[in-house]
Amino acid sequence: MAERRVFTLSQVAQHKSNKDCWLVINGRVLDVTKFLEEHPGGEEVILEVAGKDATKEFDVIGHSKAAQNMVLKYQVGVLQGATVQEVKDVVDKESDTKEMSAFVIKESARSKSLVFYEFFVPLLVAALYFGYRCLTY
Ligand code: HEM
Repeated sequence: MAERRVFTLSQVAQHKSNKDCWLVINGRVLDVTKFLEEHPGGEEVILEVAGKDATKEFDVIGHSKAAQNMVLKYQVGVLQGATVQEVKDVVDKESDTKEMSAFVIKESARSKSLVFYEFFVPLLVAALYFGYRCLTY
């Protein structure tokens, strides 16, 4: 369930080191301390906006849908003064587990269709070829 604790920007600003790093994205307050080392874009870029509202920086990069869903995993609350729409959006979101499992299901559906094309289609072509050879000799 999404966190509903409300923080001010000055409270967020107290967490700006690599040992304790918070930031705000779209009205969501995130504790990304554990994510710093894992961030594909490197920890430096995140530390530059640590303790601040990083919505613009996050959007400018054009982060993928997967990255946008990942944001929910690090949410510890919402920013005071975030618009009702933003807060509602946070509360209405399904849990991260559901978001992540939906992603995994999508991935596995994609790989099943890949197995079909990569394995069964060549098999079918080979079978047709041998059938043709058997009939013509
Ligand atoms: C919790 C917050 C964040 C998450 C979960 C996150 C996640 C990711 C992910 C998954 C990628 C790989 C590419 C993609 O899937 O889009 C990525 C790349 C990147 N991110 Fe983030 N990111 C976060 C915050 C930020 C912030 C605040 C900045 C900038 C200040 C930033 C800058 C970048 C950059 C520069 C890249 C590399 C893009 C590239 O190589 O083309 N990220 N991030």
